[in-house]
Amino acid sequence: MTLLSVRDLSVSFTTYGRTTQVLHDVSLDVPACSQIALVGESGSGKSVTMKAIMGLLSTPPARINSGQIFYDGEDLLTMPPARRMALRGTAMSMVFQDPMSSLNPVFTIGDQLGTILKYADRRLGRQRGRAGRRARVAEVLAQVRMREPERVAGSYPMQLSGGMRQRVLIAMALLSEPTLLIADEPGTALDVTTQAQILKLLKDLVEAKDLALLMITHNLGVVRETSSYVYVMHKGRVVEEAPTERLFAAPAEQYTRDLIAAVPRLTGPALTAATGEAARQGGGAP
Ligand SMILES: Nc1ncnc2c1ncn2[C@@H]1O[C@H](COP(=O)(O)OP(=O)(O)OP(=O)(O)O)[C@@H](O)[C@H]1O
Repeated sequence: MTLLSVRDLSVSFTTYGRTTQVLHDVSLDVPACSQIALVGESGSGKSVTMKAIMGLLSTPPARINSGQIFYDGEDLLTMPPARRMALRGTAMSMVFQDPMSSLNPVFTIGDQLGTILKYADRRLGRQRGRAGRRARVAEVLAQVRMREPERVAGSYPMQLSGGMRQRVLIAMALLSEPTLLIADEPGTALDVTTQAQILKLLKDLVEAKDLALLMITHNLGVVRETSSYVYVMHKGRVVEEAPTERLFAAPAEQYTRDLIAAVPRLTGPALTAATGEAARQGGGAP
């Protein structure tokens, strides 16, 4: 079953009277319980696609010119706004990449997660008291492998390491028991070892909970670690799509070959193997 289906999505931006089309007939499918990646260099249109899916595009300056975005068979673009609001942050949830701009420095982690849970419960028409929320917050913090969930809940963001803050953002996305997670380059701000741990945690959680994952990244190394099927974006279009193994083994497009050659060789044995051929041909990173 296809959980999320983007069909022929076209988006333009109008600024200072000039209109630029930034998405051209983008289509992609995320089946239930699948791990899908959307990869492309900066400016290729990944964030605009993600924002369109999540209903976070400011219109204006953006305009969705055509297309549909089906979630569980319902078009998000034409459903009543209240219904769409109810899905966002509940059934469809985002893992953000930048903990410092997603967490408020003056509230504890427990307060912030508790408040998010309260609103998610309200949107879902679910009753849960303060003690129930506390227990659920501790439960998700334990799920993201925090050793002392109660202590973490009582901490302020600045008291946690970068890796722990990123795990808090994963916990935040899991609070409302979503079926689809959209992850925007999680761990990009971290060192490679910590980022690898975060990606492993995310993959383990997605598999254990049978969630669907749409991973948005510029890094094909991340794609290889997290996804079984990949869409490659370039200049606002999907230029290639394939199962991940096949994409690495036989990329059809020159743009994809360039992306593979650009994967940093220092990020692990799997990646070294993936880029070995490119490196031998002089295309690897120095
Ligand atoms: N608010 C905006 N106003 C005008 N143009 C925009 C706006 N947001 C994005 N764009 C344009 O849309 C195109 C796609 O941008 P987008 O942010 O989706 O790229 P991206 O692949 O996500 O890149 P990055 O990895 O850097 O976030 C770019 O050409 C960008 O300049």
